[in-house]
Amino acid sequence: MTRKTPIIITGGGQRLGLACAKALVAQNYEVIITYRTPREDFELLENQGISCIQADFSTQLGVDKFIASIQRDYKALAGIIHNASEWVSEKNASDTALLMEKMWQVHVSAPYRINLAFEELLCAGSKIEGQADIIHMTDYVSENGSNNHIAYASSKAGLTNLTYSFAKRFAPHIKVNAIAPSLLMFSDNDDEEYRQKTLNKSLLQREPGEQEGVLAIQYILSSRYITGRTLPLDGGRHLV
Ligand SMILES: NC(=O)C1=CN([C@@H]2O[C@H](COP(=O)(O)OP(=O)(O)OC[C@H]3O[C@@H](n4cnc5c(N)ncnc54)[C@H](OP(=O)(O)O)[C@@H]3O)[C@@H](O)[C@H]2O)C=CC1
Ligand SMILES: Nc1nc2c(c(=O)[nH]1)N=C([C@H](O)[C@@H](O)CO)CN2
Repeated sequence: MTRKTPIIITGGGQRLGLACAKALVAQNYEVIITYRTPREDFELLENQGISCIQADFSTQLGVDKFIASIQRDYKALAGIIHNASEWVSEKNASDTALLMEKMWQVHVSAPYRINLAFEELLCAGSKIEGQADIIHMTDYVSENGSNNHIAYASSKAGLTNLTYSFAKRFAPHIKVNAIAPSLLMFSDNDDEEYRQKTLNKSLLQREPGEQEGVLAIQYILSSRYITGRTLPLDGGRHLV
């Protein structure tokens, strides 16, 4: 039986977001993904019951357009997973002022404005499904900082703090939690030296893969009693 109210996954065009969309559709969720870059396989996803909406959260106008389209087309939401993210290092940024602005726009301002705008839809979803969820994908570096991704890490710390504020503001009908991976999956262009250095940072020394993130999301969605918390997925890195 398909649930009556959709769950939105932002940045669902690839990697964790896409894996999560497929897993939740298999669990009879109605799933909406947002994407920034069009891909050929979106028609296949639509046939699998995943609605694909183009949205670029790097501008306030892009956020406004996304909010308006959801408010126009839906009366209730079971949840939203703020997964959309860009991992940019200072060494790849010619203008650090723009970098900081962009990191906070995508990782903090967009989730902040979307959560406020969707409170009514999420409450309506909670009445239908029994509860509604907001999940913020943060990062281990929110707590510990980063040498090479300073602006990125600061913005993920901002997103972590939004988790606590919205958990208090939206209780008891909407749960608000975060998931903080240290490593889920490498990028194709990560070389062997970088991969080994990264694996050595945790006790378990492995690349868990996107399903580790999917499992964490499914656990939070199935919980009736977690809110205002951050689930760490870090392979024991905090003890190294
Ligand atoms: N991968 C890892 O090991 C780790 C991941 N995380 C976090 O987990 C989450 C998932 O990671 P991962 O799957 O690697 O993420 P990706 O780097 O694959 O990014 C996910 C999506 O975000 C979208 N996106 C980027 N910028 C924008 C924007 N301005 N507006 C709208 N969408 C945008 C991209 O869309 P498109 O492709 O359509 O352009 C992309 O598909 C992220 O929040 C990440 O920060 C945290 C720690 C480790
Ligand atoms: N949006 C993204 N955020 C992060 C990514 C990524 O690919 N996209 N990757 C990482 C790294 O895996 C890092 O955790 C270890 O090298 C962090 N965030």
